[in-house]
Order: sequence, then structure tokens, then C-alpha cells
Amino acid sequence: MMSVDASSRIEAVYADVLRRNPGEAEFHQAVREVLHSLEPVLRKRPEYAEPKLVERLVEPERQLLFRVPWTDDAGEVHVNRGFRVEFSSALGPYKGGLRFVPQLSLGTVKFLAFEQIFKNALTGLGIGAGKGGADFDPKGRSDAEVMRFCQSFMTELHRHLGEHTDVPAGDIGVGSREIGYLFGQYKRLTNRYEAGALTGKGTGWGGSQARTEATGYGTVHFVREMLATRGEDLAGHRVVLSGSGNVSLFAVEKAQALGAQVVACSDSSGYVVDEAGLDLDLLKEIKLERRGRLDTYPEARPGARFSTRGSVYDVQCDIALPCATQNELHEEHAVRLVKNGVKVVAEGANMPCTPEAVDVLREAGVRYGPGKAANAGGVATSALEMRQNAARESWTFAETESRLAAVMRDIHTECVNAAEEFGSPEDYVLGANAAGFGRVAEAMRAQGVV
Ligand SMILES: NC(=O)C1=CN([C@@H]2O[C@H](COP(=O)(O)OP(=O)(O)OC[C@H]3O[C@@H](n4cnc5c(N)ncnc54)[C@H](O)[C@@H]3O)[C@@H](O)[C@H]2O)C=CC1
Ligand SMILES: O=C(O)CCC(=O)C(=O)O
Repeated sequence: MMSVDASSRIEAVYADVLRRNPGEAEFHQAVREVLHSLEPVLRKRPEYAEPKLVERLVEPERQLLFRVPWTDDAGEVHVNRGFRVEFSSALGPYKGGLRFVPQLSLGTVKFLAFEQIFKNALTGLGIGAGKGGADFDPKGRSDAEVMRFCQSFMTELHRHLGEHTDVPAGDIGVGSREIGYLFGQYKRLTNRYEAGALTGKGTGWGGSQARTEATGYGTVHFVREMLATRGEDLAGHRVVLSGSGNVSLFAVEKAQALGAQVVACSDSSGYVVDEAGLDLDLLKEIKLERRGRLDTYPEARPGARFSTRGSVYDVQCDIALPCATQNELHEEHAVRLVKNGVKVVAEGANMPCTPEAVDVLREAGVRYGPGKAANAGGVATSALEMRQNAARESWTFAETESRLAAVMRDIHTECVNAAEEFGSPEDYVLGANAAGFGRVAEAMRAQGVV
């Protein structure tokens, strides 16, 4: 029986979040899921109620909105909007990526920054939480235009950054090209080679080995741990993924290396199915070199098919890895996955499954790994990059990857233990939220009302 106190407190916090953040549906969704998980935690740890921890946790420490003017190649001036939500510094400097997509809104950035609180806490690597970006679309823009945009964006943001303050990295639409331009402008404005102020840098100028691969690899490491709880491994399992960007491509790479049969992936134009197993070199050429669309894939692989009908989740699989964007795996996709016998769904993306889809998966007994646990390998390796920068060291790929694998193993163990402690064994959502919250809550209590 739930304590009236814990439950009514959670309801009051949520009502307040709705009132203070109107129209921010994704932020509401992310908060609702976490608050639901915190009920058993607050029942068991009434001391967390005293300093209004939860009330403080759902309010960002700082939200930055700024104008980003820039000039295109034809001389036309454009005005975009930049965002940085610095959500929590309880465990370390604000840490989280930058996203450049045309429809970006404050609510999206806020949900991403909120998720980052628990994810970053789970890594155990002393990082706080933030997220940012701009409503800018790098697609179809020349390198010179992207550079001018990044320079203008950083001209405003730089005053808020620093290795001990706020450390951005990439996310959708922000890859190594954009990080290069952003870092160049940061260095020029501050007159300091402060490598630890940005992660995801090139390996020749302060970046970490394995950061590019880390989110996708980490997701597959997490799946490996999920399977291991039942004595299984990845070999021979059929895998489908959504997306074909940074996270997806390297999830494909690691899943294939561990013997999985990866048969389908997607982009925003459709999906490709290759029963012989996806050709990763071809995917990388299309996506990383040509910045093209997946419809060209079958030209080089006649046995494969590209489709715009239905979705990648129509393809039969044992393991599904949504790695594209938020709320892309809907209830009907989950129903189809269950019907086709899926065993594990693990989120490479942030919040890609809708709440209705999650309900379908859980009711069907599918093991479900939420993004804040399953995709934490990216930010964990960013924290390892910060360590290398601080020590002026550069670790090998093998050493970095082995540390990444250990972090993912530890996160999995923490999720399993917390889920058991709070009465829902195998509930990775409860486990991730409770374990992440526990770390942040202890730090907040110790640091007083700030
Ligand atoms: N890059 C990183 O280190 C991390 C990224 N993430 C999350 O992973 C997700 C993907 O990020 P990245 O791979 O970095 O971005 P990216 O920009 O490299 O790739 C995104 C991919 O998703 C595809 N896409 C977008 N909307 C789609 C849709 N509705 N259906 C199918 N495909 C769609 C795009 O075509 C592209 O292939 C995002 O949710 C991001 O927040 C999470 C942790 C770290
Ligand atoms: O490495 C980072 O700081 C960015 C990671 C990120 O944005 C994420 O985990 O969603």
C-alpha cells in the first residue's frame, strides 16, 4: 500500500511542473516517468522529502536562450535561436550534448537535460547535467555556412562554458565537423586551449579514442549485460535499429562484432532491410562520407530493399535498438515487435519509446532498457575525455573501450540492484531512476539549499 504522503507529494510536484512549463509535452513526459519511479524511493527514504529535493530537481538551475545571427553563402542573413539548459550541478559541471535540428524547442532541450541528470549520475564519473542546441538545420548547408553558424552560436555560449562549469558535446546534427568549428571559436574567444571545455573533439587535438563509437558500443554492451542475466549472448540474435547516424552506426558495428545478425536500419526517409546482414562500410560511406539517404543502399546491395511503407519495427527481430529520436517507437510499433517475438528493446536514443509503447513491451514481458541507462556510454566516455584532458593524457582505444565496457556493466548492475531494492526486479526504468536519483539526492542534501 503506497504511503499517501509520497504519492500526494509526487502528484503535487507534477501539477506544479505542468503549471510552470506549459506546452512542454516532452519535458512533462520525462518528468512523469521519473516521478512515478520515485514513489517507492520516497516511501523508503522519507529524509529526501525534507529539503524539497524533488521540487528542486525538476527546476533547471539556469536556462539560456539567445539569438544566433549568421550569413549564408549568398549573403542572406538568418536568425536562429540558441538554447542551453543547465539543469543540475549537484555532481559536477553541467554535461550534455548540443542538438541542431530545425524544430528544436525549449521543451525538448529541457527534457533532454532532465534525462541527463539521472544518466550522468549513473555513470559515477562526477558529471552534472545540461543540454543545448539550436533550431538550425545543418542539412544542405555548405561547410562554410555551418562554420559561420557555429562561430556565431559559440560567440554567445562561450561565456557560460568551461571545464569546471559546463561542458557540451555533440548530439543530433552535431558531429565532429561542428565540434571542430565550435572548439575553434571557443579557443579564439577565450585565448585558452582549454581542451576540457568541450568533448567529442578529434583524437589529434584533445579528443578521446572511442568517443565517436561510445554511445552505440555502450548500448550494445548494455544489451549484452541484459542478455547475460538469462545466460544468453548476442551471437545469432536478429537485430534491427532505427536511425543511421552516430549512435546507430556504431551499435551496428559492435553488435556485428559480437556475432549478431543486424538486418535493418532507418533514416528519416525510410528503412533498409538486408537479410544478408547490413553492410556497415556501405552505410558509413552513404552516411558519413556522402551525407546521403538510405534509398541508395540497394544500388550497391541488390539483395537489399529500401522501403518507405510501414516502419523498421515491422522487420522481425529478437532485439530492437531505437537509436534515432524521441517518441519514434509508438504503441503500434511495440505491438508489432511483440507479435514478431522481440525479447529485448534497448534505447540508444533519448526517450525514443512513447509511454504507451513501453506499457505494451512491459506487459508482454519484453526486457526494456531505458536510454538513460542504455545510452550512457557516450557521456561516460566524454567524462573519460575530460579526465584525459585534465591529466594531459591520451589513452589507447583498447584501454578506453575497456573502461567504457566496465562503466556499462556497473550501470547495469546498479539498475538491477535498485530495481530489486525497491520491489520491482528486472524493472530497468525504476532501477535507473532510483539509482541515479540516489546519487544526486545525497549530493544535494550535503550541499544545502542551493
Ligand atoms: N551522439 C551521442 O553521443 C548520443 C546521442 N544520443 C541520442 O541518440 C539519438 C541519435 O543521436 P545521434 O546518432 O548522435 O544523431 P545523428 O544526427 O548522428 O543521427 C540521427 C539519425 O536518426 C535519423 N532520424 C531522425 N529522425 C528519424 C525518424 N523519425 N525515424 C527514423 N530515423 C530518424 C536521422 O536520419 C539520422 O540517421 C538522439 O536521441 C540522441 O539524443 C544519446 C546519447 C549520446
Ligand atoms: O557526451 C556528452 O556530453 C553528450 C551526451 C549526450 O548528449 C547524451 O547522453 O544524450
